[in-house]
Amino acid sequence: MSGRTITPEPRQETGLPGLSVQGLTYGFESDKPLFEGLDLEVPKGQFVSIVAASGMGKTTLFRLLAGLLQPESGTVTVAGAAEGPGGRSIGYMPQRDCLMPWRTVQDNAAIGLELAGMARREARRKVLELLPELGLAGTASKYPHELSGGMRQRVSFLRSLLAGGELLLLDEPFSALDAMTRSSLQQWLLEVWEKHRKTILFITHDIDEALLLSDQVLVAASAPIRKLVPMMVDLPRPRTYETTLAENFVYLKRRILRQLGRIGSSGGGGDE
Ligand SMILES: Nc1ncnc2c1ncn2[C@@H]1O[C@H](COP(=O)(O)OP(=O)(O)OP(=O)(O)O)[C@@H](O)[C@H]1O
Repeated sequence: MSGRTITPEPRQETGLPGLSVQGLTYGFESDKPLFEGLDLEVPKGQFVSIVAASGMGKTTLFRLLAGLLQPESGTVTVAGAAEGPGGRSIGYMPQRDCLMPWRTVQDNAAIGLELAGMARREARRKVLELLPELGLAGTASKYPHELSGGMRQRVSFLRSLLAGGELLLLDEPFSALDAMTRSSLQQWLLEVWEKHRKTILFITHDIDEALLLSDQVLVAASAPIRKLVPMMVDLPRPRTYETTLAENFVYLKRRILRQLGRIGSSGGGGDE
């Protein structure tokens, strides 16, 4: 944890959706849908998390949003994302960093830009400019095996950030990291997001993580997913680890635990 705080710039929310999903239905087997008539809206510039149990279909959802899978029915609209043969140009950060071991940090981070058609030299220059801001100063010519797990995830995030589009899909990016690294990367992500203000859809099993980071948490309470129960996280920003000890934080956590059926309705602090 850095303990450092930054003053957020005024929000530039437009009220426009960054992502809009209407009536999404999909399953690998027709009699076992993962999603049935699902609606989902993420306002532009917001940080929204989905809390879902393992196996409910979060990776599949991201593949549908990225245009890598076609829904059985329903529509997905991503603001500012160009359609291409491999899907939509949006930033996607997977659970594991998936860096290419034979490429340096600079070349790994530049891939998205190169694929989008930018000249290699220009893409590398852009990466070099951003490395210090992402806590990666001095790593440009290192290879992935020379980095810690946390640093590899930062490179992976930078690659997603540069991949284009206004929407970033983050698929449990910190789940493989130890608790200390995870906590410092959560803080780091908040700082980077405050600066770049992309629309972020973040999937996690970890309720504390979702609440600490998000403007809104969407809870997938039962399978197949027909709706996501929204929970507005009206905790002040900038947020730090201290935020997780606040009364309001604990109150919201209880509500989510109840939605997920992990505690009973007599769990205290109730409004339901
Ligand atoms: N290509 C595929 N063909 C058939 N079934 C699949 C395929 N990919 C995933 N599934 C099934 O769909 C369901 C959802 O998978 P998915 O990977 O989206 O879940 P998840 O919520 O991301 O899981 P986890 O949290 O464990 O990563 C699982 O039951 C999985 O076995």
